[in-house]
Amino acid sequence: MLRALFSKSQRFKRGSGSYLKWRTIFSFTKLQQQKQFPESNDILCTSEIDDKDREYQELSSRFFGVEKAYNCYIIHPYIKWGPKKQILTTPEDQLEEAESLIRTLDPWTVEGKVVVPLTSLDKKTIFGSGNLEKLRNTIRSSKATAVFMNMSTLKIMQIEELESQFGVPIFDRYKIVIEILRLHAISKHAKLQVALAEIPYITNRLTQKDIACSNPEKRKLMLHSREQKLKAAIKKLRTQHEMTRNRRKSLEFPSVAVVGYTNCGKTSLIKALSNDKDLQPRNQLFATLDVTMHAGLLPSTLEVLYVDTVGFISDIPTTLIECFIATLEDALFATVILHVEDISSKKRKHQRNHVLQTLENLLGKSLWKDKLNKIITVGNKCDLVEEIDNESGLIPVSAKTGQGLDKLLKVLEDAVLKESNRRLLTIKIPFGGEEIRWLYKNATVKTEEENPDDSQYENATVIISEAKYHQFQKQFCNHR
Ligand SMILES: Nc1nc2c(ncn2[C@@H]2O[C@H](COP(=O)(O)OP(=O)(O)OP(=O)(O)O)[C@@H](O)[C@H]2O)c(=O)[nH]1
Ligand SMILES: [Mg+2]
Repeated sequence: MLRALFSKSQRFKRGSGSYLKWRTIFSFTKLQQQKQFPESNDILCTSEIDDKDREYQELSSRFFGVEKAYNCYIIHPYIKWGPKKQILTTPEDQLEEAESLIRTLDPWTVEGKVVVPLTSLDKKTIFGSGNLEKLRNTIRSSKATAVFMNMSTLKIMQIEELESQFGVPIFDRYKIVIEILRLHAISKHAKLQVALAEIPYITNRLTQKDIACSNPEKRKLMLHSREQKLKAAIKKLRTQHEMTRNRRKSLEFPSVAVVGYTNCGKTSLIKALSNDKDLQPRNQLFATLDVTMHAGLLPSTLEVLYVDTVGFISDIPTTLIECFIATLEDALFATVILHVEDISSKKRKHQRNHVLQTLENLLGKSLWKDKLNKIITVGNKCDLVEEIDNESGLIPVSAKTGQGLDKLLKVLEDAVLKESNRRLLTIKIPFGGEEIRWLYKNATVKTEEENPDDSQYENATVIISEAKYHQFQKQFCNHR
């Protein structure tokens, strides 16, 4: 598609052919150079912090590390009635998501799975005596080496009680998501964020025995000081991100942030729109943890930067989300936001609600209201559904087959032009004059064609910002 766009951009009749080609390639290189945020070397990396915190290393190895693969029995306890009952998803669908989380930790395996209806999740044993006995018998007679309770977080006393009942380690979503993030974190930034997310997990899981055995004040101090160091390093990175954002703004590159629930196809869609061969979509939850930039061309040859982001997931503690706020900041400052939904998923409404609610919480009500009209909703994976709902405002596409991408690009272009105060104009100018040189320097020249009524003139179709157009009018006053 990109090749098609390039050749379209070169379809002009005479004049500065090689100039346009050169300019497009030059700008594109500038865009590609911005692909990833630069990370300065003076920022503390996690391994430096770890070396200094040997005590932390010992502590953390007790809670994390996937060297040992577990064969998990998954239990999804759910509230069967009352205000806490989930209405946009079913327990079976949530169980399926829990299974995907475990499968993402390959070679971990799933021994068995069950949904258990309850009236409350606050009991020390979670389950009533009947359910508890049934589960105990099932798990103890199975080959399970761990139990994954599909709940956001468990209290330490609940973990201790269930471990004594089932005879295997007990994990919650917080623990499983951190393990996945540890595996997928590649950049310094992502590693720092995951390291920060580990601290509240560990703090809340220290047992009475732990506290009695060692000097609790010293441990508290060690965790606190590590937290401070990590926060300082992340803050430094955020400042760098801000500088990159401002530089991008000053270069006038519009950006399109691609957000959505994990595994909905954000990376695949960016790959299809930008034709960036380096991108690697994967059938895993939290495959993308770093914000990356990918240059693409809209149908009018306007250059944009697609921003890939970390996916959302429901039922994880806010401390875990907070660590990834920095990676989302760029998304929220983008010219346009593409919200990708997996329309083949039965949990689509639940996922949509979760994404929108989280964004609203991050931004606050008034800023969110402002952003709402910048959001374009895309229904990805339409190749997997037989009948597509005619839902207003939703553009069905398939990143896999390319279906719907042309329409999406058109909608995207209109939105980018509007939000970035640009215009698509055809201007009558003297052939070969100062005007065309000025336009090449200050705008995107899409085509040049001979004026049919006057061979002394040409019609240049350009994309130009409002401010530059005013400048042009002031300087030349010879336009149409
Ligand atoms: N059938 C089909 N599969 C798709 C489509 N788009 C993406 N996929 C598949 O969905 C899976 C997830 O794709 P990604 O692009 O990695 O999804 P993501 O939203 O970036 O995921 P995270 O980074 O983990 O949040 C991969 O196996 C893709 O091949 C599509 O349009 N149709
Ligand atoms: Mg991704």
